[in-house]
Amino acid sequence: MTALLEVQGLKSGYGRIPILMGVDFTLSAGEFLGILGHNGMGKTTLIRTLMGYLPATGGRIVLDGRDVTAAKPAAKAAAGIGYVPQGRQIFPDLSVYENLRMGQAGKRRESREVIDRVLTMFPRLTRLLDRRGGALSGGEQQLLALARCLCTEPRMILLDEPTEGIQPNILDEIVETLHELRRQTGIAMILVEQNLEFLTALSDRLLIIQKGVITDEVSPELMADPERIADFVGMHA
Ligand SMILES: Nc1ncnc2c1ncn2[C@@H]1O[C@H](COP(=O)(O)OP(=O)(O)OP(=O)(O)O)[C@@H](O)[C@H]1O
Repeated sequence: MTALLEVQGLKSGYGRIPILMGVDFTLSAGEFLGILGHNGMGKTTLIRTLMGYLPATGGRIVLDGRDVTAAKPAAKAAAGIGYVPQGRQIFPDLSVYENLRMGQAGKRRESREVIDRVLTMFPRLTRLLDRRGGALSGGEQQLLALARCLCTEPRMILLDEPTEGIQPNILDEIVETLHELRRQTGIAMILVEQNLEFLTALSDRLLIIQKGVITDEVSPELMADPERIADFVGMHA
């Protein structure tokens, strides 16, 4: 597989407080890469730095051979990086359909076809198109945030803690939807999480982040055995 995204020695932080201390990894085209870490280990900081909401203070982000380290979020989105933020950030007073239209807001012309095509993968949302975003359950909001991101027509997606505050039954549906998305589109994805089961269900590869650096890559044999990964990284699902 060819490298879609290369991250080399990436550093960032808040003011003078360094958080990412030099993160290195590669994402291949079509790959689902899981990044596992406890609270406060720098997962959201990594995603926000990759997307350009936080400036990198060192290192490089290379997309398809092009250095995009200093690109602003809108330029990253235009280059094909999709972002599903932690906490979803859907528009509570807009309907589900209007939220999806926001995913097309950066395009020159809005395309109903794109929204319709995305919706074929989200039967639950299709039944709720007129419902206010704020009236959806946490899991439905997560599906909406993912669908809205797909309406930007990304080549890869940054997914920040999608399982946070979500009921187990709809979590299974989110896992299924992501599997289906991969089958249908071959999109690449970086999933940052503290939910080990979710990550092992979806990831081709699993990296461990601790205190702002990638400390380990979990071998494929270990990936099949969540209990052993939990022992390995000192955390339990
Ligand atoms: N705006 C901020 N200003 C200063 N420090 C921050 C800010 N946001 C996060 N931090 C600190 O940066 C560190 C990494 O936070 P980050 O949100 O990236 O962690 P995380 O792994 O995503 O954890 P969580 O699961 O809690 O979101 C933490 O020590 C956190 O307190």
